[in-house]
Amino acid sequence: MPPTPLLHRSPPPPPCLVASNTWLNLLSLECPNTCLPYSAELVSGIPLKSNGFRCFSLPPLSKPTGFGRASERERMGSESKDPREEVIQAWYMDDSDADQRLPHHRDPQEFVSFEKLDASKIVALSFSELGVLSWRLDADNYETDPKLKKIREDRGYSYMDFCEVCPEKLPNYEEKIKNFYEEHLHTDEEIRYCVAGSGYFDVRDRDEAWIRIWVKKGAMIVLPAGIYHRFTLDSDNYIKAMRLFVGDPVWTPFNRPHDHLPARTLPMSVLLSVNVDGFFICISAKGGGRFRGRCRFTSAKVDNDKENPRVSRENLRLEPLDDELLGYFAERMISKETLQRNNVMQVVGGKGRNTEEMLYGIDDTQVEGEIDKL
Ligand SMILES: CSCCC(=O)/C(O)=C/O
Ligand SMILES: [Fe+2]
Ligand code: NI
Repeated sequence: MPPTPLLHRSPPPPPCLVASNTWLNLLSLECPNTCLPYSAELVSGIPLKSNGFRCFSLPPLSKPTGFGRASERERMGSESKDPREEVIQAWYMDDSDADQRLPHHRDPQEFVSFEKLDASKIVALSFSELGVLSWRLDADNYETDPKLKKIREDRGYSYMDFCEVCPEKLPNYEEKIKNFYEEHLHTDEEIRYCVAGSGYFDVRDRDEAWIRIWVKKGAMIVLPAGIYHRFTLDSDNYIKAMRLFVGDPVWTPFNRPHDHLPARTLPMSVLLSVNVDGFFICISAKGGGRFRGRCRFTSAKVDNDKENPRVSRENLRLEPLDDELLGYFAERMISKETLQRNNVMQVVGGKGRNTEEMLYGIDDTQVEGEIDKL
């Protein structure tokens, strides 16, 4: 299908700026490294209003290494094995009704890379959308592990306890096992560190398929707030998991459907999307909508319709900027304090099939060109 013009006021759009509405709301922006003072409105179903485009020439970011499974590593040209591979594996599930504790591989097996799971780097070659973070830690020394300490400090995980899933240790074992396997979400991250045993965390992907994440001793995972998931023991029937939380823990599960919860809705956000090719465009968007396509180093104001939220945690994942991104902005004289004040966040997931990693801030920045403001 030919692209639909994004800008429909004069001056006319550059050939690089296009939007199409092939599937729901698709925004696709591509642009050379020029400065373009435009007003724009997207006419393809996203109520997107845009004022004052500015494009800047920026150098490309360095590419990350060490993603997930061998095929990804080969594609990335990296030789090193990801240490997580020994304790975390993820695959698409079959749809058989057999015992939930069985692996439920498809035939042929379809593994899921760490890249797809976490999307924690801004220059991943392909966009990943689940926002599931993972680490491999030293489970024999969790009390003194500096890596765990740093993760807890960086992410504010002040609370910690243990959940041992076996009939002897877990009160109301049968009922809990059943409840864990009901598809549900939480309004906060679910952070679990497997210090003994093993188990399966199943998460829904953007197309509603179940991805089974097998965690073994040493695996720590973070399921983002609002993601539909469930948990089951595997056939070894035992796990001891450290549970972490920011502040006082809330473990409430909201069984599906619970799509109206704020955890699945971003009421308003500023979007900054990073382009590996090195440019950014600033947009102010009103009305919400799913962002799809290649919005590279783009910023947008999204004023979501609260009755009918279309920007949700399901397709946008937020986390604080990592060191690589902080460095990126520092090189451009934008300090960490400025970024924090403007709630600039790193997106670790989303629905856009071709979307590069994005950054978001929330409830701020009404000016033309958020980077200008920063
Ligand atoms: C291994 S921790 C028990 C499972 C759990 O806490 C949970 O919330 C599953 O979704
Ligand atoms: Fe849960
Ligand atoms: Ni839970």
